Amino acid sequence: MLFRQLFDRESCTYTYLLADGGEGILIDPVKELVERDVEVAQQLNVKLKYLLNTHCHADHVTGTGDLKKVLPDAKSVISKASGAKADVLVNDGDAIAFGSRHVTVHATPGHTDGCVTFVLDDKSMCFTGDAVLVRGCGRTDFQQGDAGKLFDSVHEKVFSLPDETFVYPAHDYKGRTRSTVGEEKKYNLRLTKSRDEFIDIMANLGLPYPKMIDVAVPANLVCGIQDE
Ligand SMILES: N[C@@H](CCC(=O)N[C@@H](CSS)C(=O)NCC(=O)O)C(=O)O
Ligand SMILES: [Fe+2]
Repeated sequence: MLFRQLFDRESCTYTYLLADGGEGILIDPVKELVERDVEVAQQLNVKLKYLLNTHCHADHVTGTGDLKKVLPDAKSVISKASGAKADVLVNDGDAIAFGSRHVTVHATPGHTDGCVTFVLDDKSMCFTGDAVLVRGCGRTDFQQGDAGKLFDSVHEKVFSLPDETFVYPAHDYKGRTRSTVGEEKKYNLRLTKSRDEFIDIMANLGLPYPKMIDVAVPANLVCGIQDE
C-alpha cells in the first residue's frame, strides 16, 4: 500500500494519501493545498476515489469541494452525524474501499458530534482527526463539544485498538507526526486521567478560538464550496 503524510504549515493540518492498485483516498485535504494534493496523486499514478473528512473542521476549509472540481469522479465523504453535505455520508461501521484495501468508520464524537476515526483494514493505522492528537486531544468548547463524550469515544473506539496501531492525527502544533495507541494510553496528557479529571481539564484549557472558525465551519458544512 502507498502512504504519504502531507502537512499544511498555516493550520498545522495533516492530509493523508492512501492508495492501492492505483486507487486512492485522501483524508482531510486543505483548500489552499488542492494543487499540491492533485500533483502528488498524479505523480504517484493514483486515481483519487474518495476525499474523506474526519469532521467539520473549525480552523481551515476542507479541500474536498475544490478537489471534486478537478477530479469529477472523486466523491466527498463525511459522517452523517456532522450535518454537512457530501456525496457519501457515512455511519459507524461503514467501510470505504480503495484497490484491495479499505478503512472502517469508527464514530468518535466529543470534539464535534460528527467526528470519526478511520481505521485501516489490518488495524496498522488509524486516522483520529481531532479526537486524539499526539499527547493531547481536540478541544470541546465549541461545535457540540462534550468532554465526557470524547473521553468515552476514545476509550471505547481508539484505545481498544492494538497498542501497535499507529495514530495519525489531523493536527500537530509541535512538529510530531504520529504516535501509537500504546503510547497514547501511557503518555497522553489528558486522556490518561480519570473521566472526571479529564472533564475538568477540558473545561479549563483557555484556548483562543481558531482564527478561521467563522469562515471555516459554514464552508465545511457545504463541503468547502463557498460563493466565489
Ligand atoms: N490556533 C489555531 C487553532 C488551534 C486549535 O484550537 N486547534 C484545535 C483543533 S482545530 S478545531 C484543537 O482542538 N486544539 C486542541 C489543543 O489542545 O490545542 C487557529 O487559530 O487556527
Ligand atoms: Fe476540529
